[in-house]
Amino acid sequence: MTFEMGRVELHLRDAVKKHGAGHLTLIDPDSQTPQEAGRMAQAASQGGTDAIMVGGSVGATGALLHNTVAEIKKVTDLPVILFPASVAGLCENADAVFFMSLLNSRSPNYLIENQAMGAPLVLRYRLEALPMAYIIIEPGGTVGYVGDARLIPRKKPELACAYALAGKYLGMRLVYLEAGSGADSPVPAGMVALTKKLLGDVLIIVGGGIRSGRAAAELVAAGADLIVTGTAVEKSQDVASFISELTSSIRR
Ligand SMILES: CC(C)=CCC/C(C)=C/CC/C(C)=C/CC/C(C)=C/COP(=O)(O)OP(=O)(O)O
Ligand SMILES: O=P(O)(O)OC[C@@H](O)CO
Ligand SMILES: [Mg+2]
Repeated sequence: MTFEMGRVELHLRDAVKKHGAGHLTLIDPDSQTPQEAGRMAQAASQGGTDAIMVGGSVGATGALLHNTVAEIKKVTDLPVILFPASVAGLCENADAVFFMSLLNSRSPNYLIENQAMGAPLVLRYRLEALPMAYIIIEPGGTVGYVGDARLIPRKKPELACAYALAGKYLGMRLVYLEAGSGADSPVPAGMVALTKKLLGDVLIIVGGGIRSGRAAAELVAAGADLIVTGTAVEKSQDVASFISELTSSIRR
């Protein structure tokens, strides 16, 4: 029996197949009003982003989450993928969810408990579940702290690979290497390269501290399939041009 890929996962795979890599824009509902989030998503879509992720480590729940997704859905047909910090990060008006386990967490809450409490809601809300291994690398930021992660040292790519390979053998079709939102520097390119080499057709997502087309292109050259940017988009004065710089640097 296979757990089949849905529309959103296929959309991401198509983007990678067509252009060599894809881009995801992360919107944290806690950082702006739902209307502002809608404007950001519209600009990101003009800049050529491939999907919108919605989530945040703290406070991305309830009406704020729901209204943020609703405003984004009004202005773009791009898939909206939830990036939940817990079961409270699920809502019924999104398209899909990164159904992730934080493989290097010390806490059963982030390994399996939120997933167990969330699974019946994913079914009821008819969200597409994307099975993903979430791995946090130094410095890890807020998400490393909140997720009680035993951070992977930047100089130990083989440890990141061991967790990523474990995720693949558990059936996860996506691996997210995370340096933490606003990290001083992104996940090391060598770590991405070794992970991609070992994992083959698993989609490798890389995020945290990516602020320029050049940084994104270096990670894609190393083997990243999808690049996530959040903070740099929030800070940008011209979201459409900034995303366009990113997407044009990573596509072939
Ligand atoms: C699948 C379900 C229902 C839950 C998964 C629960 C897990 C494994 C969570 C992992 C740990 C965690 C706290 C993740 C948060 C991920 C996230 C939304 C990070 C991005 O947040 P940003 O807004 O960029 O960063 P700040 O929070 O620092 O602003
Ligand atoms: O905010 P930035 O640094 O872009 O990080 C995005 C994402 O990887 C955080 O979960
Ligand atoms: Mg945030």
